[in-house]
Amino acid sequence: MAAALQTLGGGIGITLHWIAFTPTIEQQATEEQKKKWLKLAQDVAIVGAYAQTEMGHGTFVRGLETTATYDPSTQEFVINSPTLTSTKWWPGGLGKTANHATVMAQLYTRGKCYGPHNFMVQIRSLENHQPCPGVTLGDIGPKMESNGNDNGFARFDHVRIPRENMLMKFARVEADGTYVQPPSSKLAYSNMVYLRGTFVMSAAQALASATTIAVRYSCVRRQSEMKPGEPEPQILEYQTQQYKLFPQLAAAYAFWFASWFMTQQHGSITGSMEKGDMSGLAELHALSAGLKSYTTAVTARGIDVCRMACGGHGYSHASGLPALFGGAAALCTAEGENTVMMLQTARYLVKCFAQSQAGKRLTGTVAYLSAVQPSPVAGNRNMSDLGTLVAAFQHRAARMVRHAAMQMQGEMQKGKAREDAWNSCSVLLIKAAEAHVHSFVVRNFAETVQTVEVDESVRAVLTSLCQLYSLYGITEHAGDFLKDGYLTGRDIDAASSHLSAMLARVRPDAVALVDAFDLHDKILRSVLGRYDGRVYEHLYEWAKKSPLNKSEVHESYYKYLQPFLKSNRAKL
Ligand SMILES: CC/C=C\C/C=C\C/C=C\C/C=C\CCCCC(=O)SCCNC(=O)CCNC(=O)[C@H](O)C(C)(C)COP(=O)(O)OP(=O)(O)OC[C@H]1O[C@@H](n2cnc3c(N)ncnc32)[C@H](O)[C@@H]1OP(=O)(O)O
Ligand SMILES: Cc1cc2nc3c(=O)[nH]c(=O)nc-3n(C[C@H](O)[C@H](O)[C@H](O)COP(=O)(O)OP(=O)(O)OC[C@H]3O[C@@H](n4cnc5c(N)ncnc54)[C@H](O)[C@@H]3O)c2cc1C
Repeated sequence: MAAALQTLGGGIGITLHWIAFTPTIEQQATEEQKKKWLKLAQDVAIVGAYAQTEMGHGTFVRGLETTATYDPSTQEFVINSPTLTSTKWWPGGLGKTANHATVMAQLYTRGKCYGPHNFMVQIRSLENHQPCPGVTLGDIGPKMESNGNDNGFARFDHVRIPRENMLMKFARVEADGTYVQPPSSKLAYSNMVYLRGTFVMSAAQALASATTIAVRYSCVRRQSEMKPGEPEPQILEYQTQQYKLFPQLAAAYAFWFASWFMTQQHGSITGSMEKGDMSGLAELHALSAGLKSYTTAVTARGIDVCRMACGGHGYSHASGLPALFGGAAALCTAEGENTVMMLQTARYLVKCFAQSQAGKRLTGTVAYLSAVQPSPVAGNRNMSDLGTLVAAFQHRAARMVRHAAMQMQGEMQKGKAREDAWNSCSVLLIKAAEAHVHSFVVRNFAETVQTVEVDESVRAVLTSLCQLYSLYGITEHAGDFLKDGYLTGRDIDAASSHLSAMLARVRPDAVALVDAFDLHDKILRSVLGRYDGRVYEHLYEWAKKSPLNKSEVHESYYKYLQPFLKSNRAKL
């Protein structure tokens, strides 16, 4: 049903109904409100959008301009778009599909603003789907990709909703207009934390799709001569092709395992929060923000590497790779723009570093910050040992976090305000946060391959993949590891040669490793990545279906080319 709706007419989409609107009801509505809306949403008796972003604000949620003003005389909220820039802009499904929306608006009661809160607003008639009175709706126009989804705009002209339409699990407004504080003002943002966590799996699946397509195609495609007179080899025999694809394949597995951890953490911490224990919220926010930012950025770049590795056919929509890239690019912006999200992780790391400096023992994903010794112990390290590789990534991250935090402290000691010191160190902070997330992904990958219940032969392959992922990271960021002498030039050379060995070791299992993602052709939607490998016949069939081939001579010949040719020939 959802898939049909997704493609029906190519102009509507209910993705956000499932991944944002419905989870917002689950996470932010009271039990009473769930009785009213949750089953309707789950049965698609209503279709919803998550309307938070506005034309003028996306990142800065506290700067949103839509207002929800409480009227105690009627016990209603008045939802209003006071300015052009307050127009809700981007929400998926808002343009033409949704008939309800959770609207994030600045809550005003008794003349005071209490910040952004979520409100349930019906936006279209359930009878004829016309916009409700006071509501103006539309689609925001074509985008880079995902044009099957009607990302829309909405304006509200003093639209009245019952008090009970404020999602009141955490904060409340009583009938007389009294505002009741939530345990944390950030609980209104809880669904964003949830959604960012799901993006880690979206990234893993996207990179798994791209590597499946590129690896399979690289076994079908034969090109050039490796040795004069010999048959053209599969392009996957070229080390450069392996160097392009296998680190992406390893990253897909790494992110898949990271998403397992993210899901487990989200469940456990939100479970504690349900019992009133908010202590894990900060770590959950920092982890979800950092992992979302890191995995989506690496995935978008990795998909484009896969696209380029497939030559011209990779650039064709027949490959499925341009659409994958467009989707992954969206993940870098949606649900918290990547830079801003990584800065949130940096903010948490700076706080934890200060606590560690004050003698607090750190736990969770930042525990290593207090364990890692500042002075490196150089020496010939065993660059094929996973423990050595994990320790190297943790040392790098700890050094970079310490450096960024000390740099910031130095700026403040020179008299800069904290905010100015933060801004002038934010590039260092971003790099430190990226190194932190990278070290988490490596550690989690290593721990997973060592503990996951698989046949020992499978564990051996996964271990090679984890080594490949780690060695690729070290060689790609060698300067970070060399900077304080923790790794030597000899270590980096050893890492490079071991990486080459890993490329050769993974090659025989490459197809099995992508087949293991078990992505059906209907999901891959790629002529190049077909399970049966019959690329060329299907590429020809695909091209013949191009709309341009409906007529032998296209109408544009008669309209433009023929007169143009004629006039040019007349001048000869
Ligand atoms: C091929 C790919 C496959 C699939 C994709 C296919 C197609 C792609 C198409 C579409 C993609 C799919 C779906 C799209 C869904 C997108 C939906 C949306 O985009 S919804 C809108 C999302 N918007 C955001 O995420 C907004 C981001 N901004 C924020 O979250 C906040 O404004 C901020 C940046 C965090 C800043 O908030 P604030 O100013 O209030 O906070 P401070 O920075 O001052 O920090 C204060 C304090 O609060 C803590 N904190 C902040 N946020 C949270 C939180 N969420 N939870 C817990 N704590 C939080 C912060 O750590 C600080 O704590 P302190 O240090 O003071 O202790
Ligand atoms: C495909 C897609 C689907 C979407 N779906 C939805 C949806 O369903 N519902 C919804 O509400 N929204 C949705 N959005 C909107 C999305 O959440 C916002 O685009 C996103 O939050 C970024 O905000 P922005 O667009 O205002 O960019 P801005 O915040 O204006 O960012 C622009 C640039 O400014 C930089 N910047 C901003 N603040 C800072 C800072 N503090 N420090 C350093 N740099 C900063 C950013 O890093 C970025 O480079 C969607 C967006 C896309 C692309």
